[in-house]
Amino acid sequence: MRGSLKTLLPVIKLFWIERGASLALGAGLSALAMLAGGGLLGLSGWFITASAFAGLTAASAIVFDVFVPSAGIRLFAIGRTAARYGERIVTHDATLKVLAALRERLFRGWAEPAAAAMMIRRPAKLLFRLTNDVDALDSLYLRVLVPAVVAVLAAFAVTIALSFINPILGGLAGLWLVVICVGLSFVAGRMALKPGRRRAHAMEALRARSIDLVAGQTELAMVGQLRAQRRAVAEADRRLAQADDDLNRIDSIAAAGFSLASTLLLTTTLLIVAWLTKQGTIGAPAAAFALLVAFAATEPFAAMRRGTLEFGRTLLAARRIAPRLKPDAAVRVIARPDAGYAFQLTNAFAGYEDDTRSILQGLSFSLAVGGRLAVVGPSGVGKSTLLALLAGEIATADGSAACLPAARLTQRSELFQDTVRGNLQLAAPDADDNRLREALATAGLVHDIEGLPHGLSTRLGEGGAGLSGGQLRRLALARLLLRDTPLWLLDEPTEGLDADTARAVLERLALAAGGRSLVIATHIRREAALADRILLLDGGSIVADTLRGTLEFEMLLDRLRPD
Ligand SMILES: Nc1ncnc2c1ncn2[C@@H]1O[C@H](COP(=O)(O)OP(=O)(O)OP(=O)(O)O)[C@@H](O)[C@H]1O
Repeated sequence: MRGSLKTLLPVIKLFWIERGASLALGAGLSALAMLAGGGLLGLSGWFITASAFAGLTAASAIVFDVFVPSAGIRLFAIGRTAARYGERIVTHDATLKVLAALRERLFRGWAEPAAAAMMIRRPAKLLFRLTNDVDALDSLYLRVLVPAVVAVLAAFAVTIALSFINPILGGLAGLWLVVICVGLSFVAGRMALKPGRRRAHAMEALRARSIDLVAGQTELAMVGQLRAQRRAVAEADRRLAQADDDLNRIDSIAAAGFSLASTLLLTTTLLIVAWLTKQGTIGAPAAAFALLVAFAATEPFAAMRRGTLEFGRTLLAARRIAPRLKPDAAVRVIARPDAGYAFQLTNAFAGYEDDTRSILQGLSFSLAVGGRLAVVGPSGVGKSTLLALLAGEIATADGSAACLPAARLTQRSELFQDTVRGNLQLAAPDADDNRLREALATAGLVHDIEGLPHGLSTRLGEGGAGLSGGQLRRLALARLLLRDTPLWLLDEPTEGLDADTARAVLERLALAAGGRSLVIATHIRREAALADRILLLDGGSIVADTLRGTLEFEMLLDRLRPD
């Protein structure tokens, strides 16, 4: 229980900071609607019974005051409708605004290089979580917090109302509501924790596997795994159905429990008020009032049912989202280097989540502003990892790294289902078509794009479908060229291009770079030849650092893949 509270606290805190007043007002209006509903039922019962008795004799009919109770009934009826209407507007508006703020905060966090790198590795899973978890949190306020506040207030109000009739009856009813109804909610909530979590995981697996099945159909068919993938989808579906069954069973048990608790409360109240009436302690109208108040008393507790059933899912969502709400969780912004340097590494160790020290092992190196560096070495040695470190996507596990703001062209740049223009403007939202054409020309793509029927307005499919692999690579390069950062990090920028195109692109790239610093990770001679310094990595360390004009520089170039 304490663990659950600890998990929920950061989320509740954010809710409070964002829309505390509206959320409190919503809960207040909800409580008012409940009180007015109970009052309406009780007073109507009293009034109908009292007027029936008053009508028995002419004398009592004349003196019976119909105006005050009927005004009260009207007040409760209008009050209940108004409070219910206001509550719906206020609570839903506040919830949607809180969730929008939460979404914005999370998306901003995920857009930072370090987080984005993590997102790119597991996009489907993380995106499901981001959207579904945020949605799941709306039940925290609407279905857990508000009903809980209203239910506790209802218990309090019933105790007071019935105490006017008989203090023991009031006390018993209040105690019954708190112990039995709160207890039932608690037990149902606990029982639903595991199936709720299982349902969320199964739903995630079902979606991810279905997407893999659709997106990877050809590959799965080629390797004969189509049937296995279908089985995996069916298995996730079975787990989802099983979790749904479990939740439905708990829901039915909870519904039966609430119904029983309500009937027992009503029966006990009936017996007590019947006895009190027989004793002459209370009249029939008061008995009717008490019965109807008891009848209305369990309704707010039953409203908690849905929230308690979804509590497992809500808790899981909060657990996954809460760490990203901490101010320090978001962003590792890489430090800035000393003046005159594009980057500085001092005994830098870095790697990925599972082993943060394993890839780069104690690199010490600095590049002066305007320097052009090629990083070479066997496949898998950590060239791209070095670029990721400089781009601030991963952090040093030991030592230090400082770098100027950088734009990075990765080996697999993402292109979007948008126009060519839209894809380019991601890097420079205000760039006009002339500037976009300039970047395309530098990347050697302007003729290809102008040859398309809609030019810059041509829409690309998913992942840039509609252009060849080499064209996509150059489009990604053109997008990088639009980034006005002092350092460009290029990972095999002309891989996949024919030698002539590649050479022309590199020439224009060198010109477009101007005074910028460049770091190029490569296996290809023509790309490394752009640099005035070559760094050879092996075993996670620098094994050679050579300057243009030296024999070692030429020897390193000669070891690379010819054009
Ligand atoms: N996102 C990642 N998560 C975990 N490990 C990774 C990740 N990216 C790379 N690695 C691992 O880090 C090591 C270095 O990879 P990196 O991509 O930096 O090598 P590289 O020198 O650029 O290789 P290549 O020349 O083939 O592009 C590899 O063993 C790889 O498996």
